[in-house]
Amino acid sequence: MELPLAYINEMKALLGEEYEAYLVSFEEVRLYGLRANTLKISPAELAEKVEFSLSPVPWCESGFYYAEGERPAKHPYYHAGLYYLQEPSAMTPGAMIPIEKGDFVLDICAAPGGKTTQLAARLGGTGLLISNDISAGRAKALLKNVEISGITNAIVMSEPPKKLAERFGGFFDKILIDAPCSGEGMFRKEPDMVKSWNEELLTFCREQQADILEHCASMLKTGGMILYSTCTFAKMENEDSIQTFLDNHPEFTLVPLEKNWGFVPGCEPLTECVRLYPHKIKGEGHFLALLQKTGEPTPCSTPTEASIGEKELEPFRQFAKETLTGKWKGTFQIYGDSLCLLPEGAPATKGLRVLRSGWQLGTLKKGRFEPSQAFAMGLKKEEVKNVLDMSLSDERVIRYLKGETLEAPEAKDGWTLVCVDGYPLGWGKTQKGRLKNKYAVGWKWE
Ligand SMILES: C[S@@+](CC[C@H](N)C(=O)[O-])C[C@H]1O[C@@H](n2cnc3c(N)ncnc32)[C@H](O)[C@@H]1O
Repeated sequence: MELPLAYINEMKALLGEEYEAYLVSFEEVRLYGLRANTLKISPAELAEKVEFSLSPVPWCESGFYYAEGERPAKHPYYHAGLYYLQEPSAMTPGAMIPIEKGDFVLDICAAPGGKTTQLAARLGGTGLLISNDISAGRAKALLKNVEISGITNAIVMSEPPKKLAERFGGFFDKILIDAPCSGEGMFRKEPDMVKSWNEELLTFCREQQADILEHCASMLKTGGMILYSTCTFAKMENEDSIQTFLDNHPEFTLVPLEKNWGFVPGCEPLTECVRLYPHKIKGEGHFLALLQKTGEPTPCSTPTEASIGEKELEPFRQFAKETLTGKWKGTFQIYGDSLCLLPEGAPATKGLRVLRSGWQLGTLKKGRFEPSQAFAMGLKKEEVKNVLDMSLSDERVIRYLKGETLEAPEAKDGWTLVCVDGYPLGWGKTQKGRLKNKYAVGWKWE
């Protein structure tokens, strides 16, 4: 691979004698990773259940390496949201940001959702996650990953940081900034990225990073933390971005990050940060900094969303009576024809570009409720009365994922939750032993 001269000089200055070892790492095999979705399955259970061999990623409890040649995305468990494919170094920001149950978390550069799905798993259904990306197109991919993972406490939106800061002053306990960057750490994995590298790109990214950091500062509660990460080596986008931010914000301090597993300290004097290099670890390049806000409490005046009344909920109540077990309560809201169940403390979002608020249960049309794919993915098998639970070896599993009608003599008439080994895949509607397929059109197995 031909590297630009300015880049070579930058890396030599950073690495000194280690530069040769870094170059040699380009010859090594590419590494592949996946992360168990602990909202649905434990890492140990997943490793036992899948037929491909997994070995643990040392810095992420739910992370595994899998071998080249395996195709984990072509597996019913992938469609059941049991794991997310993620490069092993990219698991560090989501693993190292201190998340407490009940936290209000912002993932401001979230698409396509690698870290968002990890943050949601760590919240374990508690608190609130706002997953945002400035690109409306990329936010659509983010929404699919949120839904397939069965995340019920996220709001997916697409807004610039300035707009968010106007609405969410002092609102968040934790913010993840997985910043847009020049991507130098991905050159080994994606050699094409070398072609778009130039020094102007670094300057452009640095400006974006400064803007995002600045707006995030005001959205954080006092005592709250920002995890800033990039997948680049450029000091300008890493320690220099953080130093400028600290110079402008004396209320922030750096919190030291763990330096195990071959991770190295950030460039002097910001040694609290960590750098990941491909010649030091089994993964690609990354940079992480953890910042904490100190000082006077930050006022928050973000209004919360109100619930709709029981009258409007009647069609859903009828569906729940016929189809679901348990009691369904909380803050319900209707957006367009979508009925959503919101996480506690969800903010009012009128005027913001929101793709999804909380758990989309289904649509309300002409007084009828129709359950959604996202509803199925967030349910547990026990929460539904009528279930068609197929084993992985049942040939009907793939046929269901392809959108076919199934023979289902074991299912009762009515709405049916279709599962593989007890994990929901989607809905069907059974009549006299035949299951009409309601799997989401855009999600079909190809
Ligand atoms: C490194 S990628 C994020 C990857 C993502 N966190 C994941 O783990 O899947 C950076 C993202 O930032 C988004 N972005 C770029 N500028 C932004 C801005 N000013 N505000 C919010 N998002 C931005 C890009 O569209 C891109 O999706």
